[in-house]
Amino acid sequence: MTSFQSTLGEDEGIAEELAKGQREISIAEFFEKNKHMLGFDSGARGLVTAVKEAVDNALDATEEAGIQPDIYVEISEAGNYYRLVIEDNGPGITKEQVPKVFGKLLYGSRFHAREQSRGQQGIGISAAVLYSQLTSGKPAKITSRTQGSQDAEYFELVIDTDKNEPEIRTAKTTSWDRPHGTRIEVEMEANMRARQQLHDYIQHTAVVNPHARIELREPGLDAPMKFERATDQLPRQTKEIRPHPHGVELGTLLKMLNATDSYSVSGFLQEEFTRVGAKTSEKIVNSFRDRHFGREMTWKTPVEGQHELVAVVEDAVSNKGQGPTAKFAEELTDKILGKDRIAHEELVTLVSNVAASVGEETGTSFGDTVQANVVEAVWPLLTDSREADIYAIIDEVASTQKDDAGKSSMARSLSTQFAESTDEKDRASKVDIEEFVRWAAERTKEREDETYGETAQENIVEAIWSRMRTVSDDVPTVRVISDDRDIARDLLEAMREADILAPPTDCLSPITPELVEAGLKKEFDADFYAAATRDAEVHGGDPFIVEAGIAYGGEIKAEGKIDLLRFANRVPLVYQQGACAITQVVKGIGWRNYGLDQPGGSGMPNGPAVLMVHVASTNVPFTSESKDALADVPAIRDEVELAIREASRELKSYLKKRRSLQKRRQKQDVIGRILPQMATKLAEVTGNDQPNIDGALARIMNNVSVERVVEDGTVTLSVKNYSSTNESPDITEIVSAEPGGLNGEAQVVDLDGEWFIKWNPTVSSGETVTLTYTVEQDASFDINVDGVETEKLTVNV
Ligand SMILES: Nc1ncnc2c1ncn2[C@@H]1O[C@H](COP(=O)(O)OP(=O)(O)OP(=O)(O)O)[C@@H](O)[C@H]1O
Repeated sequence: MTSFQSTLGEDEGIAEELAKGQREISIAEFFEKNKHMLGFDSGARGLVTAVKEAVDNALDATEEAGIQPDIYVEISEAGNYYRLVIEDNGPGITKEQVPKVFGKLLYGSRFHAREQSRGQQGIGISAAVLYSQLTSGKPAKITSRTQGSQDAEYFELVIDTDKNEPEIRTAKTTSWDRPHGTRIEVEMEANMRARQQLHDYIQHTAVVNPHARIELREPGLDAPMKFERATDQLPRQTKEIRPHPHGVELGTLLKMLNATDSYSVSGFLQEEFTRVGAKTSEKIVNSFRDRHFGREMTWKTPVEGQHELVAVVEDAVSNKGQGPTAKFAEELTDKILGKDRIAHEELVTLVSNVAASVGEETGTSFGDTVQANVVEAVWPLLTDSREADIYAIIDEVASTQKDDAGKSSMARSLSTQFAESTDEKDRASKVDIEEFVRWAAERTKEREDETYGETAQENIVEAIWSRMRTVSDDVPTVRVISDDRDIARDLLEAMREADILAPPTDCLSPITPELVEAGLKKEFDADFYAAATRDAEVHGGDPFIVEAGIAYGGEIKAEGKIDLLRFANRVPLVYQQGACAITQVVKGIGWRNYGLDQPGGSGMPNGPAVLMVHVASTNVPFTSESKDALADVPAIRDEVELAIREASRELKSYLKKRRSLQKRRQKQDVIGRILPQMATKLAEVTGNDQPNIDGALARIMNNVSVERVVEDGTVTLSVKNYSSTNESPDITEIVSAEPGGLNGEAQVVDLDGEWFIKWNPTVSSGETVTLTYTVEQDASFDINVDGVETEKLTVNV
């Protein structure tokens, strides 16, 4: 004992002294200290978080009720505080529930539900209420009207921070012009420094919830920001699923074992988990059996041991008469030697079967005691050559470089382990076998200086384990397992190890690529959009889907980094971009391959692009309760990368094409400038007339050229295709006089004294198509050609 310890022991008052400082911590104190964890670390941020919590709830509630969300957010100055009002047209909250929802932390409907929803913990809105009451001292004012009811219920309440219970200040029935919905009003100490984040949150919410209408009013806005819906389609209704065996932790498993009505493990597994039917449950139960009881080793039966075996059996059977005993011994010996390998339990079964059949035949009873004696006498004989048996197994799996002495040493050590460390039935768990092999390898290194490394050891473990048999003992019941963490751990390991179908995905509701594009188009005026939705995958038993979308060019700002919009279950993640796994993935992609500028070849790329990534899951792994950043889960990271790459591949081909058209335009500009100069020069030098350069540009550039010639009232349009592919230009000629004598398949429309003639000829590569018509009087012409990119078109009219 050190002198310090002895001093402690002598002073009787220390524990009491410490106890004086120990007391229950109230919710308010906890919240004060951990505000940052819930996203209320400053006045600026607190306002954004409160809006976010209320809007997320409003979206969850409306969607769940199949209502198209109509959400109103208003921030106004109220003396020293800011007043925040959020209204939704959701199903409302019943009179009984309102106080708990807003006046009790950790009260919610979603914590235990395995279903995609924005809310998860039942903290969000009550934390906003608590923040408001701690900073302004004012109660939260809640109005809620449920669908079908005449009146609304109005409450003013605060949270009793010692008890974590609502304290109702006012409760009354009132009228409200909304037919149903919820209105929340809170006042808090705040400022508008995070205005940009607030706007981002609302705008990005509109991007991924194109079915919602949202309106924001705040003091800095001249006019309210209104986000109209882009679709009437509500997100797919999700279904709740039971937990997946790969996803539960030991604590949860113990709770489930305590709560279930099932008696057997098999019933429990099939009843309480998704994707477990009779077959899967049998697989899990067998693997649980292997862990709990161990397997029994099968040993090679002797090739020539018939006489000895018969003699031993006869010896073990007493007082049954010579005839029946001999018959019993012979039959049993035949059955044993008929097998290649045998385990203890199989021997017991053989003895029992032979006792029954020979007993019946000879009218002699070979009872339990005789059977037990026989098993006891025969088993040592069957395990007599363990060493040779194990040698053969090692010889089969060890590499050819291993020498004989090493293999013999391994076999010797392992057979000793079986003889000394297992019970009389040669039962051992896989962990035991690993330990046996590790020990044997150590001894072999010492004795023979031969190394059996990790792989060699694993191969031997597998070879032995595959020769061992699962026993038929009954596994413990649910009741027994629920009281014993060690047994429960065996079951959990068996569940995790089993091959089980991935969980169903109807608990998820991805946005879909069409609506990701629609959402981006609605909010960003760009030249190009692409989106991708991946198939569902699983992380820790929870299914998830990743989607990515990209908008490029147009009005998107070209300077600086691209904009990354991160979403989890349709909620924008506004803070902690740097700490988010999504950001890390984006930075790790080589964007130059996709046509974006990326200084140094890594990090956030530059350019006029908005990249959005949405992760939907029944359990989104966040880095903290404030739900700002995704934790780094490898399965999710991989899918995020694949989704981004899928959407960006389209960007790559778009940019490639755009670049080649740009180059073409530059080249065309240069040639267009040089050609007439060359023609003039040529004429000067040769003294001839200037050569005709009409059509030369189109020829050089491999363009489609359209020329118009008017002669004696006949108009001829020559469409020449110098490109290497067939082209089908849409040609519209607008003429101020009525046309006649049209050739080709033309459509004519008369619009107030202007005639629109439309052709859509197909012109093969290298060919010319001639379109003609007549006009009887002087006319003016105008032409419009579509269906061929501008850069590949020369119009000479
Ligand atoms: N506007 C609303 N309309 C209808 N029900 C609501 C509304 N707001 C909250 N609720 C109900 O109150 C519960 C508690 O909401 P709260 O914001 O505290 O937690 P949550 O949304 O479940 O989880 P989180 O803490 O992750 O936000 C919700 O689960 C929901 O059942």
